[in-house]
Amino acid sequence: MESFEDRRPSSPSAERAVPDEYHTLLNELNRHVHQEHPKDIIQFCIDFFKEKLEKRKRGSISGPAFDTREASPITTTTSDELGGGETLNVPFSRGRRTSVSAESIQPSQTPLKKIVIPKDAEQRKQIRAAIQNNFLFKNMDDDQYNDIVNAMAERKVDEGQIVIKQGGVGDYFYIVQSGTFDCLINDHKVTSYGPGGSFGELALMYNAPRAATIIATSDGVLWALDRVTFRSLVVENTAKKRMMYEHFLEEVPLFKSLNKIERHKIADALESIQYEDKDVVLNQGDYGDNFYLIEDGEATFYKKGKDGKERMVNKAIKGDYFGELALINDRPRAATVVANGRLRCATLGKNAFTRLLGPIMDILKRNSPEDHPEQ
Ligand SMILES: Nc1ncnc2c1ncn2[C@@H]1O[C@@H]2COP(=O)(O)O[C@H]2[C@H]1O
Repeated sequence: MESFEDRRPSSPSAERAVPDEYHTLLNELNRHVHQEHPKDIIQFCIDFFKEKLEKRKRGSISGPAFDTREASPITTTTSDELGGGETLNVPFSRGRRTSVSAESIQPSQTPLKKIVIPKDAEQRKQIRAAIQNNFLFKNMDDDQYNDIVNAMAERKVDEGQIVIKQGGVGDYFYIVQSGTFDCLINDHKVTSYGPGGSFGELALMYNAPRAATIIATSDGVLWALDRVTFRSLVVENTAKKRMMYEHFLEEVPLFKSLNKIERHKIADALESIQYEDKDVVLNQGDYGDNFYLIEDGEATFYKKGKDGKERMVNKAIKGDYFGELALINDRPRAATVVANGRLRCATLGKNAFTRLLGPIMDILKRNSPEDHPEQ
């Protein structure tokens, strides 16, 4: 079935001469060069392409990327994607991707051509409420929030309609206003969304093909944010976090097997929480939604014995993690975790946890539940 993202007229054949994968790779490389400022640029480029090649050999990326474009040609304008006839002033045009820089220049160096789609006060309030709870938009200032609210375009969807097709090209990030949506990977449902939920960020953030299919399971309304606005604001926001967490994540033993890009993805999704001495981070018996990494400080673990008394069973320090086993096994927290002095943790919610930590799930599972303070 056709998805929103397929609804574009054919691109001129001349534009197909160079595989899209070429532009995508250069975009990604350019972004990393800007972010990481490598000293030896040639070595950096070699490493980048080597890693791509290895990943392809291991089968973790398909090649060439964006094959589905052949089946779903791209237009010189993305406005069709939004249906409903909105004339969007979207400066990004995938079909005319003649310039690598169009998408990959650091947001702060490229003045954002602002998109303003009129909305009433109620609609603005609803969008704001939805994005405020989303980790991608955390810590933005008011102007940035306004830019996002202004640029959101309303999309009405019918039950059964495919919003995003796995493997396809992504031009929009979506927030659910109303209705329900299923998320499928290789035809298996992995999660679902209702009002306030959001999806479609991965392809935009990492210049990757759509990682999953999203299908409407009822009639509904979505808010769609175009790629350029998303990247200008969200990518700039997350770049700060990457810098903040980059060094720390390199030192965390659990993440040693991940490459830089995978660590970036984790950094993007982390949120810092500060606890004061004796604050309870999580309680034995609770059903938890978060995984925790200690950024600074110390945590103490207590378990209730048969006599009902709590006993200290372990301690954790900077670089240690906890809270993962309850997420893997869907079991209640098996210990209470308390801050021992001031404690700062970086947390990852359940969805991000399974989506991003898939590659190291085995390592997590291997770590014995018996020995682990939380189980
Ligand atoms: N387990 C998952 N793996 C990949 N994508 C997921 C998963 N769960 C939810 N999604 C969402 O599905 C979206 C499909 O489009 P994107 O890849 O742009 O972004 C993806 C995520 O927002």
